[in-house]
Amino acid sequence: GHHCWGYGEENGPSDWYKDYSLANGDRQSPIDIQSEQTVYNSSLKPIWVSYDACTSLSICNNGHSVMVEYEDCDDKTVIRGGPLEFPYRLKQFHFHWGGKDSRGSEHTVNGKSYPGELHLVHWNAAKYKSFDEAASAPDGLAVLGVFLETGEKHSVLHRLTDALYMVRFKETKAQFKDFNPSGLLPDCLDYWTYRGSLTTPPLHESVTWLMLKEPLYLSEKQMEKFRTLFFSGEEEGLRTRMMDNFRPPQPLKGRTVEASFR
Ligand SMILES: COc1ccc(C[C@H]2SC(=O)NC2=O)c(OC)c1
Ligand SMILES: [Zn+2]
Repeated sequence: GHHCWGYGEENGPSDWYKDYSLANGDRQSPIDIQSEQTVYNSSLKPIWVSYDACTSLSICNNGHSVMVEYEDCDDKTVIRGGPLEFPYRLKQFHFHWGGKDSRGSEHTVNGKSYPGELHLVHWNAAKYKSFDEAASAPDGLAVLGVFLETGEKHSVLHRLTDALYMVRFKETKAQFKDFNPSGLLPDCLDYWTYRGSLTTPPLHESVTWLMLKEPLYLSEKQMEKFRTLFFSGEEEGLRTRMMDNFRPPQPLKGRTVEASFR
């Protein structure tokens, strides 16, 4: 629509409240996870990821992030367990990252930012007829978040970082088949969970967050490839590099963050 929210000086996170009143809501995301304040909940189940029959469709630059979209017409690609009462269907995954490694993640841990953050977005198809309907329902979405940390090259992620040249500009899309995102998950699925929101407009308070404690490690060269993308379209004169596409932590407002681990 005519909304032009973004991450710049004039349209960034501190301006979003003007068009999206939920920006100052009671369950906004991301948050700073203060590990000493989290509550270990022994009745939290393990996260169960069933992505083996997934059908990835395309990779696209939507002007805010780079996203891989999945076929979500049945329950072949779901996440279960954790605090979730239903299976949630994988819809897409995307990333947030910084202009340098000292920033980039949306969630922080004890005030520490990571160079980036992966979001695997799922919706409650057991209860809602469409993703759009689920996206504004209090138990509509579940986002599995994984911090990005620089280190060794990530071989599964390499197929994605090698495809980024095809989607450098806003509104570009390319075929991206047979990509199983379980290859992006760390071995340890210990997580923190809390009730939150979309981290971009419209900021719906519809997300059960599952943040993994263990990061995904990728090389500096792979990080740099994310920074070759553009927020702007190919036809636009001013080419603004896609980086720092993260919302800073929001007030906890009395929420409890639960931990699946001691
Ligand atoms: C209208 O529905 C929407 C709109 C935006 C996003 C993407 C946001 S939400 C997140 O966690 N990160 C992001 O960049 C979304 O994803 C569930 C769903
Ligand atoms: Zn996100």
